[in-house]
Amino acid sequence: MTKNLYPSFGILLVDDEPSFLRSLGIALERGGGINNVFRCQDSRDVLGILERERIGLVTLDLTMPHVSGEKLLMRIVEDHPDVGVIVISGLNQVETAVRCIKQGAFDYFVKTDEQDRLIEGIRRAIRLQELREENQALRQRVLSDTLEHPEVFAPIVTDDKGMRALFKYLESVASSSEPVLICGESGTGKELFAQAVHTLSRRKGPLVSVNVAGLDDNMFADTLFGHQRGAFTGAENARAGMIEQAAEGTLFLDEIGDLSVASQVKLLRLLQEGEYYPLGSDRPKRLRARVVVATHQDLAQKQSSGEFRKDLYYRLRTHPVHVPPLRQRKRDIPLLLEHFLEEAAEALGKVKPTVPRQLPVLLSNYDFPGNVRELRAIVYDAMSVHQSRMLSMEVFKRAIHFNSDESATGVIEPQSVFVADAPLPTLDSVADLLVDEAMARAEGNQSIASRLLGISQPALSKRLRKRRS
Ligand SMILES: Nc1ncnc2c1ncn2[C@@H]1O[C@H](COP(=O)(O)OP(=O)(O)OP(=O)(O)O)[C@@H](O)[C@H]1O
Repeated sequence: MTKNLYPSFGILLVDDEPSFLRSLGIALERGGGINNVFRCQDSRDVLGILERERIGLVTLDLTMPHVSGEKLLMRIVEDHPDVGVIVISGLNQVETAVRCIKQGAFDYFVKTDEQDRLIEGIRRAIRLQELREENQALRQRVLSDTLEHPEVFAPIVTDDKGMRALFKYLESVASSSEPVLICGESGTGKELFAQAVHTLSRRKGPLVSVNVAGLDDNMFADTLFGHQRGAFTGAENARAGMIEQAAEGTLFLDEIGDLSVASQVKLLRLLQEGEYYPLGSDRPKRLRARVVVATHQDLAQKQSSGEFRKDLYYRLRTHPVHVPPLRQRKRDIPLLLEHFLEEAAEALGKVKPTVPRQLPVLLSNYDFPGNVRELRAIVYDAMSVHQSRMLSMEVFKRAIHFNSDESATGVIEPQSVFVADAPLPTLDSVADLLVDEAMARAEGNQSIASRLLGISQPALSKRLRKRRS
């Protein structure tokens, strides 16, 4: 089986003592899951390794035969400014430490320091290095304006600039091990984004999805962490949790805004410590999955009102993605309409019908409170009843009418559009303005414009005639 390497770049351990190299390597793997490690005993080989391998971080001994650590530090800082250096020396001298940091070392540890502190320091440096790489990739991508893996986003039909910017952002954070938070109204395609994040990460394990809404705290812990045999009444066999099932892959927690406060604490601990305990067990297991979460709720608002923990919120939103509602990317409506018509025709074994010219206009004037999911459902409904060559507009009109009534979307809250103290316009001039706007939005289609105005088509037609005469 191929080993999943963490972090995505190599860490080069340089020390002339083989026993120290060995024990540090083991401690990094056991204590931090850090296994993308190279070891070097001969200081003369270091620069060559840096040329050949993709190294992101070096731990450097100072007192070594051939080339001293301080000399190497200088060369690395000069020739490989993107590689971080941590000095791990036998010398407990403040002046040396200060000198190394001034020369560009990220941190300085004494070999006698507690191992946990050392590993924590290396973890910190990895995180910083990951952020540095993400920033570079992001900058490059923004400059180039092209996607590296457009095939990953093929299931997300869109022609919207904002959506493409999100794709580019996701490509640049693909190799990060930090969580991704996907927000957006219901039906905007958050699950498709989670799938794309997983595919981009090239992780070998699966994408495991858990809808956490409605899970009480015990269920949450049992679902995620699993349990030992006999952990509670009825636990006749041990069961692996979803975290384990998602090992080397992605754990997708949907509806995270609905997580109970007690479960929020558990999730925070999991993310902070990278470890968890299956119920009934006192042996910790390592989190080996990347965590992606999604919600249709306003998490920022929930954390400021105290319903969602601040610390967890900030931990989760390391890589935030906000998927815009369909009404803010109306250019996608005709594309999605075509896409779902093709999909539905194939699923129902029918021939894809011709679309009436006015249908995209009708749909573009609707708010779609249920977003893409709603459009998909309307298209499938229309295709189920469809018989002739031309698609009928009736199902669409009925659905839009019904949904508008149900959700009251599109009903504008009364608010004043008039300037105080300024003379009021006449009723007729305001009506003319409204009619012009509706006709423009409906691209000249009187049937659609009359729906927008809430009057009958003959009434609109009469008004237009009157104006012309
Ligand atoms: N841009 C898109 N292109 C193609 N299909 C899409 C797109 N966006 C959404 N869909 C489809 O719309 C439906 C709803 O999408 P999805 O389940 O990802 O929404 P969601 O944001 O996760 O919703 P919820 O918050 O309710 O879980 C799915 O069938 C999905 O395949």
